[in-house]
Amino acid sequence: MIKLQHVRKVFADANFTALGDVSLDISDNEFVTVVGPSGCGKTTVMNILAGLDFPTGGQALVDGETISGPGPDRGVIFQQYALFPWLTVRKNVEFGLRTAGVPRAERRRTAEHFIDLVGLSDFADALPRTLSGGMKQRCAIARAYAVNPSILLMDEPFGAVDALTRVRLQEQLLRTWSQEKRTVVFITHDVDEAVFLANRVVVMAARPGRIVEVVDVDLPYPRTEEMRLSPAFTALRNRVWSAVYHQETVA
Ligand SMILES: Nc1ncnc2c1ncn2[C@@H]1O[C@H](COP(=O)(O)OP(=O)(O)OP(=O)(O)O)[C@@H](O)[C@H]1O
Repeated sequence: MIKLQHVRKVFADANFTALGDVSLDISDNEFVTVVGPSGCGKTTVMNILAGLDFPTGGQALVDGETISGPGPDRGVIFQQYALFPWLTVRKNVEFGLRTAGVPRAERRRTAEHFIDLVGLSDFADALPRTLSGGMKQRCAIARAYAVNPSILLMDEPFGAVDALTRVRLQEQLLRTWSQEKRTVVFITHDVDEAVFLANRVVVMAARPGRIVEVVDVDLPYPRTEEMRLSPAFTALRNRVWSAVYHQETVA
């Protein structure tokens, strides 16, 4: 379980309060998306969860322990693919297992499982430069999964791909998550994406960064394309959108 308790982040050099007072509990295997305007502190929250940055007030905990740095329990996937260009898909997915000292045969087996799960089996021996943006991001997801973290932290992972690929990646990610449940914290600018993926959508506002609304998405999984057109989905999207939009006009 992830627990943010009155988390505050002040960048002292800039005398800037990036996060005012953020409290949030995320249950195991929950899929939470975070939306909000640019500068509201989404990446700051992610960095704190990843252990790459630390709160200046309050506490960030995983399973009751204060986050003190990066750890194998948390896999991070960023917008930039961050694959090793000289390694094949298989070797990229195996990389974390190799550094963890997992024996070769087991490495192979695990990598194959996740490469298959993200639909890249036919490209296991391909180099990243020969893959499309969407395929690279699926490879990054397989690589994050392979080391078996209980939490996946995803910061705008589909921001750099075209709209159609993005929809496919969302479906692919949900398929993967349904088969291999993990706690997912997923940052996006895209309200549609936020609602389509999540159990809960967290809406943030800026100056200072804070949570203004948490919307429960009570639509069943698997989520389908038809669902995107349903009145229930539209109502949720409108609610999230107005929570994001109205703060902008007020500010
Ligand atoms: N190291 C830093 N020093 C000073 N200010 C910072 C630092 N890092 C971030 N900030 C500021 O904190 C605020 C929150 O930044 P953050 O990157 O978390 O926002 P965000 O919601 O992820 O934005 P975007 O959607 O544009 O990526 C911004 O106003 C940013 O300028």
